[in-house]
Amino acid sequence: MTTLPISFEFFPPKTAEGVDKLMEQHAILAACQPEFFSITYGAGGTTRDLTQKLVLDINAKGIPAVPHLSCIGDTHESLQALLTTYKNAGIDKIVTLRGDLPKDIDDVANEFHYANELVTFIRQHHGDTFTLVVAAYPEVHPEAKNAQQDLINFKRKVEAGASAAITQYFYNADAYEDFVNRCRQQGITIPIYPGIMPITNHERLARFSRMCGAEIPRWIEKRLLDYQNEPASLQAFGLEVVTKLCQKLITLEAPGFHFYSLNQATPTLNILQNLRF
Ligand SMILES: NC(=O)C1=CN([C@@H]2O[C@H](COP(=O)(O)OP(=O)(O)OC[C@H]3O[C@@H](n4cnc5c(N)ncnc54)[C@H](O)[C@@H]3O)[C@@H](O)[C@H]2O)C=CC1
Ligand SMILES: Nc1nc(=O)c2c([nH]1)NC[C@@H]1CN(c3ccc(C(=O)N[C@@H](CCC(=O)O)C(=O)O)cc3)CN21
Repeated sequence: MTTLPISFEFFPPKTAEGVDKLMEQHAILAACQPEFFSITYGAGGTTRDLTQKLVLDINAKGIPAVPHLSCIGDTHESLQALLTTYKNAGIDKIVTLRGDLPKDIDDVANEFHYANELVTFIRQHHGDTFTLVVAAYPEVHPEAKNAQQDLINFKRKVEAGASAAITQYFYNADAYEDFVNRCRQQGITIPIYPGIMPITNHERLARFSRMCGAEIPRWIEKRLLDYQNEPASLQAFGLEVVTKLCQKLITLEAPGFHFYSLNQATPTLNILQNLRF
């Protein structure tokens, strides 16, 4: 029986049917009693209204909802308005991000450049109202100059007032172990929750992983390719891989797990069942 804290991430669906389906998945996952549900936010505020609506609706159902806030392409003013709405709704935690760079960077406001500036901004204007969660990169952020600079940039966010971190997903527990060790050597003491991406669809995972710089180990990639026409076998293999990853992370004393659910309850539930949550 495992009792570590867990959380689940959703993204704002593009259609009304997607929203209905999301609320069904929410009801299923709520039975696991996570610490919170987080809702992503498109850079430049592309999902602003729907993110806000989902946060307030999900929060009203009982288990806390935690908004993501990406600062790239947003103005101080629009972020202030959102923060005030969240504060008034009793939201007490925010995932504080830079956001993925929009393709047409010239078209967007550039009042913020990096996530540490957003952490500083929220602490300046809202003191300790919010617990601030930031992103961490065990396999190094794709735009970082090098691993050491990326760690220094992570430390900037912690020194600006971040309370906890969630990692980019990874399939190699050694990367997490090494990253946490290097953080501790730098005097970074905040909890670092591994972000867990269930494996259910090879193309989608491969495309997203290229974009965000997450490595799919060659042997996993090769096995997934074998199951191109056998989704059930692919999912069984993916479940086994991710279950074992989580088991290793428990032995590494991970403080809990954040699941990138991709708005689907079953793949995450299967992992939790295997882990006897
Ligand atoms: N759950 C989610 O939605 C997650 C989203 N992401 C996405 O990953 C992307 C990056 O976001 P963050 O990690 O918040 O960005 P960040 O601002 O912490 O880092 C982005 C890049 O800039 C560098 N950097 C950071 N601060 C710097 C500074 N002061 N001076 C010079 N370079 C600096 C970093 O090394 C890194 O390469 C975003 O697209 C975010 O939305 C990442 C993980 C999880
Ligand atoms: N750089 C980065 N940006 C993010 O937004 C992000 C991360 N990393 N890492 C953690 C999670 C994972 N996220 C993800 C990962 C995959 C899809 C995805 O597969 N999207 C589908 C479209 C989904 C749909 O609209 O139905 C795709 O095909 O890209 C979405 C969000 C969001 N998060």
